[in-house]
Amino acid sequence: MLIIGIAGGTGCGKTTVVNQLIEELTLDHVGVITQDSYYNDLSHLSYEERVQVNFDHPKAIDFDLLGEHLSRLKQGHAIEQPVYSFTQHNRTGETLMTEPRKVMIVEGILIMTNPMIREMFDIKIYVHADSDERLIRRLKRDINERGRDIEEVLYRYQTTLKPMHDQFIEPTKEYADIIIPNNKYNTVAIDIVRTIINEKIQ
Ligand SMILES: Nc1ncnc2c1ncn2[C@@H]1O[C@H](COP(=O)(O)OP(=O)(O)O)[C@@H](O)[C@H]1O
Ligand SMILES: O=c1ccn([C@@H]2O[C@H](COP(=O)(O)O)[C@@H](O)[C@H]2O)c(=O)[nH]1
Repeated sequence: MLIIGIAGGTGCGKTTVVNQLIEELTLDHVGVITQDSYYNDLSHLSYEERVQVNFDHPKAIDFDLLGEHLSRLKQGHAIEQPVYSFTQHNRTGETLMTEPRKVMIVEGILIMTNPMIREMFDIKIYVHADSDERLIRRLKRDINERGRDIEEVLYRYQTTLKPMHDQFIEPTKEYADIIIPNNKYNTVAIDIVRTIINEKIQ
């Protein structure tokens, strides 16, 4: 099994890159794990308390469960990936059965901050977009898709997103084997990574 980690700041385009990569591939060969599924279970907190959580700090992620799931997939077992709700800021209680594939893609802002998880990646990719571009994309996406308003996004950006990005996420760029510049859609980079994946699954 080839495990590809795709990191980068919020709004850089990780999900979009993953969708572009798998677009022309058979899903029998490629599987996707998203870090969002591994936000800590916050069922013990009220909604008002969950809103206050810093979701951009490595401590927000259940890396033990993510590591256990990746190990099980590597051993050829299926896993139950928790389903996460961004509107509720919590796991939904549902799970998504995820079968092992020849290529597993793991994407998320913080996945390369954890040494144990980082070690499990055969290829590490960092998607880069400038911070103003990421903020604009995040504003549009969170308002349109995640039930937020402009005040919420800007407040979170100033208080947690930017400081956490600078402290934890941007420094993981140094671990990357490949950096994809993504201020604009980058079809050349997508083709290159897809070629690597295709070689593995032939
Ligand atoms: N290269 C790009 N140019 C313009 N918009 C983009 C680009 N990549 C992604 N987007 C848009 O930006 C938003 C955030 O992208 P997404 O893939 O969800 O980022 P991430 O998963 O890194 O947070 C989405 O609305 C997406 O359509
Ligand atoms: O309950 C939550 C959990 C996370 N977030 C924000 O999501 C982004 C990470 O997702 P991307 O798709 O990579 O943007 C992170 O910056 C968290 O702030 C949230 O708003 N609520």
